[in-house]
Amino acid sequence: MARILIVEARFYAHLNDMLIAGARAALEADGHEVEVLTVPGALEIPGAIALAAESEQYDGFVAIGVVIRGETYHFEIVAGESARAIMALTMDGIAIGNGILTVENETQALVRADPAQKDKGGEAAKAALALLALQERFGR
Ligand SMILES: Nc1c(NC[C@H](O)[C@H](O)[C@H](O)CO)[nH]c(=O)[nH]c1=O
Ligand SMILES: CC(=O)[C@@H](O)COP(=O)(O)O
Repeated sequence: MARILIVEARFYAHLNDMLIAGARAALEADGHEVEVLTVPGALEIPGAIALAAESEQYDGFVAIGVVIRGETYHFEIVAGESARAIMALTMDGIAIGNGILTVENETQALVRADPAQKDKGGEAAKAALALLALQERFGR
């Protein structure tokens, strides 16, 4: 049993609820313990994961959020920098599944968030578990 922290950026609550439901279902089906931590936006997710990882209370993390393109360059910053920082933490050996959607519109987000359709929350949870299994295999 692993202790998994879902870190969610609650920017679009209805979409997050679907992503979290998918992630939670995948983790609990495998017998893992799940907690949820909420931050304001996707840019806050990597910092929150870094702090939580330092506490050594969790074995792995699932990043959940939705970034929908607006009118300005802000989309590129939020989508790109959150992914870049999550990847940096992953390369430091932290098991993270990235379930932050980066989409053009809400229709695209709905299909990907829905556990009965693309289930990107569940997919991210399984990615975190896959990295944890690799840590065990390679002795980290
Ligand atoms: N536009 C979106 C944001 N923007 C907010 C940033 O993530 C951040 O909270 C702010 O810049 C303060 O540091 N966040 C999302 O998760 N989704 C968006 O579409
Ligand atoms: C992430 C975004 O692009 C968006 O939420 C911000 O919108 P805008 O570029 O229209 O300010």
